[in-house]
Amino acid sequence: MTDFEPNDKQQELIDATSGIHVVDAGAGTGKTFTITRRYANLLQQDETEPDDILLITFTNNAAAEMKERVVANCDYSMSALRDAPINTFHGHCHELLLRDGFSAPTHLGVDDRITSSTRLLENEVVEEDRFREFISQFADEHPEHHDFLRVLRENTSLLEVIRELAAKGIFPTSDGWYRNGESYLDGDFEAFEELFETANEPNEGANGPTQSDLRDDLSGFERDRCFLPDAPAESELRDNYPSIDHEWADRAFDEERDALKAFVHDIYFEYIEFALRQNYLNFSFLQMFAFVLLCEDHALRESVQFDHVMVDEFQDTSEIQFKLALLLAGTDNLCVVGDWKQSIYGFQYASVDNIRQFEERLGNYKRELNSDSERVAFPVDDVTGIKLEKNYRSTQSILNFSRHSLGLPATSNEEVDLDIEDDITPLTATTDHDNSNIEAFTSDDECEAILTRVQEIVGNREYAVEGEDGELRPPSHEDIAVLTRTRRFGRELQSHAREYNIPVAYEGGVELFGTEQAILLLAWLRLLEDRHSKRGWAVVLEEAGYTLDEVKTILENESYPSNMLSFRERLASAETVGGIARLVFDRYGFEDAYADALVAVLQGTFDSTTHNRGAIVRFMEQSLEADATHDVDDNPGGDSITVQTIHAAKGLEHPIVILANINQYSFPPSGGGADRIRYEDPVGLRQTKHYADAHGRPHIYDNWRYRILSKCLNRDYDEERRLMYVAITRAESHVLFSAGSSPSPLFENLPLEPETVEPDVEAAGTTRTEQSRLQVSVPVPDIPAGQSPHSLMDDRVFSDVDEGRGIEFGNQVHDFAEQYAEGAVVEPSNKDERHVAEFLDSLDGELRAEENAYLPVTVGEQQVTISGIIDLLHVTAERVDIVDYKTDLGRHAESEYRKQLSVYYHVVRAAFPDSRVTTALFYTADGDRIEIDPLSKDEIVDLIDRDYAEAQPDGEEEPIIR
Ligand SMILES: Nc1ncnc2c1ncn2[C@@H]1O[C@H](COP(=O)(O)OP(=O)(O)OP(=O)(O)O)[C@@H](O)[C@H]1O
Repeated sequence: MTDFEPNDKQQELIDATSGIHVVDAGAGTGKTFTITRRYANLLQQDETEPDDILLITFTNNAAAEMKERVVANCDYSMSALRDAPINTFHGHCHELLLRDGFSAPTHLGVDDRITSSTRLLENEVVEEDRFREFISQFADEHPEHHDFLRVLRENTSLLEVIRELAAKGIFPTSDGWYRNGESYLDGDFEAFEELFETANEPNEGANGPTQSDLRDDLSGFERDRCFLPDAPAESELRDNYPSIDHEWADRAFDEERDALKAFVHDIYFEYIEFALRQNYLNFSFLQMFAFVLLCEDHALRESVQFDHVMVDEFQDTSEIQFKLALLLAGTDNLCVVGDWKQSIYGFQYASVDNIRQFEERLGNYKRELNSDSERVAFPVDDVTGIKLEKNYRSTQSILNFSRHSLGLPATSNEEVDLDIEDDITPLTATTDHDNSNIEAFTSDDECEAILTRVQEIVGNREYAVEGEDGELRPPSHEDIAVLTRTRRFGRELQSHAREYNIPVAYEGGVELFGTEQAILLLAWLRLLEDRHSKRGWAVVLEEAGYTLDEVKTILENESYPSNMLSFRERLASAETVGGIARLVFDRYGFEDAYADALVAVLQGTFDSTTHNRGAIVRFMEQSLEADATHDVDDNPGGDSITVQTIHAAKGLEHPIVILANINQYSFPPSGGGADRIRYEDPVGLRQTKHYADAHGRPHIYDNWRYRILSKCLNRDYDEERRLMYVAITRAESHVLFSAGSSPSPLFENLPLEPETVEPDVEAAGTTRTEQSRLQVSVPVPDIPAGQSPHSLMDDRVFSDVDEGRGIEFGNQVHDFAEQYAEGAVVEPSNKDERHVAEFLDSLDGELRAEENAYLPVTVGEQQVTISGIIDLLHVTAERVDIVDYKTDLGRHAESEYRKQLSVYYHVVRAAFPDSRVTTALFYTADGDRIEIDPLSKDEIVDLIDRDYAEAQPDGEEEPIIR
């Protein structure tokens, strides 16, 4: 239960229980709080039951959270609200179809029906696989469409076109297009003409008008292009000055597109049929069928409409979702809540104009839906706007600063847009303090610079944040969130932080199938499919520490290690894909968020049986290739900084935000983009290239019309600016912006003076670990009584290399290794021990564990002995391998270990003068074997010399040994 009272505007919204309301709820204005209070207030009214209120949220998690909050604010229990329609659009449509919509496809002229066993196919990679199968059948059956397929880079891009059309409410029927869908495909010439005129407006020069942006952009029109013969020459196109002739607006827009429309129609319609035949629906089809059902079945629509409809995050709705909300509303009790400045889901077909032009769209959609029958029965011209203006999160300095982000240029061609300020509802802070630091910094090594800044901030009063008691306190790691536009940078930062033992919680999308866990699982699945799979063996053998040459020999002779073959047998008996995955992860000691996420994805994608292992392998390969991302919450717990993408941070708040990687090609990100057949407002369905036989040869020609059209379309970087706005408004107290050596215009145009940071990160933590020390001693009787042996290694580097696993753990692994090497019957009890066992299994020479080593050297006039214990000697006819086990998770103590192994090296060289001697560290945590290049004896002596000198009190001659 919240213990604060709603402010006046919030109360106004809570009390506004009838009529149409559009709520401009700026960042941090308590939108979720207010909606749940409003919902609870509706329930207080005698005649209103939970079933009468449809509350639409953006994600399933948001729906669940909303329910909890409602329960906290009203007399209903969770069980009473369990089936209440608090849902996402997709979820609600799915329920509607399963309950009342089996025949919905018939309204499009599709013979197949939805059944109770029709599955929702959520995984895009799996769907793309199905789509490829569909296209290859389609291509066989439709030679007339081959020229369109030829221009595509990737056939699956047509799936994107289908999703986009479906999000706009454009659906095919057996004999054409549903309702007015075709008009959208044709585009809207008047709307285009406006864009054309804006782009073609002459610019102001010092000596009169200069050429329009459009005329300028069309210079080099023919350069590097191959147009069909009907294209104008550049001189013809640009023969006017300062603008190009208006006739080119018509000539570019006016294009014969019947064949293109027929192609897209057939693909779209037949794919719907294919999906139903294969008994699945995707998210787009759920909404499509729910929409046609609600449009066509009037009695049903009326029976499923609600007295109240509320939509949260309205800025992220698509056009079909706006229309669905209207069809589901039985009365004008419609309330939409959102913030256009936080609309960041354009790539999922969100249309920001749903909220920016709410009233206009509402009228248009009602007219459209009612064109042949009354479907929206309530009046829509009385719309009340409510603005939530009090912000409960950030300081006033941050709120004021956040406004800049919406006018920043995102590319070098754009300019700062000052007019945007007029569209922004000012927010008022409610914080008691305003000590905000708003800073920018750059560095050639951005990750290190960020970590340097993090270390400067933690514990620093200048970056004080508000504690729970409302008082300012120095920040700790968990107060800091690093937000990034792209996932890649966040993951890179995470791995840098690990090297320094800086705790990081990563939240967001991960290319799950590129992780070590997935690669090992895939290798074992390949081996299950094919006992001789080279790709499978190469991965698992390398992981077990075999050298490339050894792997080659094993593969040539098919002499696979017996322990691996028996593990393969165990896997073969597992009954589910989850079971296989768990066995593999246990073998390698993966007990982490990535392993859990993989099991969840595989189990969710494939039903529980393992009969279709081939399909699982293909799925994993395709997911890897497609860089498919899945949400992973990789949180070490405790006092960690958070690293998130901006999308993942939406709706959250952090005391200190570092907005990172504001670099060229990263923010805005480069690449991607639609394929050569695309739908774009307001020009409709277009192709950027044609396959044709002109100039006497078949070729993929550039479409000159599209080239002109595209120069008039707005390049939509507005969403990038909004992403920046979302990131800044997550911050409560301080915001820092960071870039590397090539900052993006979004960074360069910030009204801040960036500082250059020289990276200087310190490894965190100071716990000693179990790592063995090399003892240096002066032989008896020279040791002065009571003095302890001296270590050659610098203890400071061992600080937390094993991230707190401790001496006991290290000793346990070493004990196990000794016993296993000596042939005792011991079972590995953790992944480190499993790595050791596998490693020892892979060796074919004599194993000698825990060998003492003594190296006498002369330091100055003094005879000194350095002693230590060699964990393992592996002796073969021509080689002796020295192996030292390390339980470290980090790697930064390696230079100190080199000293230790160098000593062993010289001892072993003397003992085996005819053999080649190798020295290696074996990191038990991941089974990595790292060869070490030993120091010479003189270098070792130098080290002891230096240590002696450091240990001498001034003027004292006698060597003192610490
Ligand atoms: N009337 C109020 N008095 C005090 N605190 C409030 C009030 N209303 C909301 N809050 C607090 O304000 C913070 C922001 O609320 P909430 O997360 O609901 O905002 P939001 O509008 O959803 O934000 P955003 O859109 O930026 O994600 C929360 O910590 C919430 O508890």
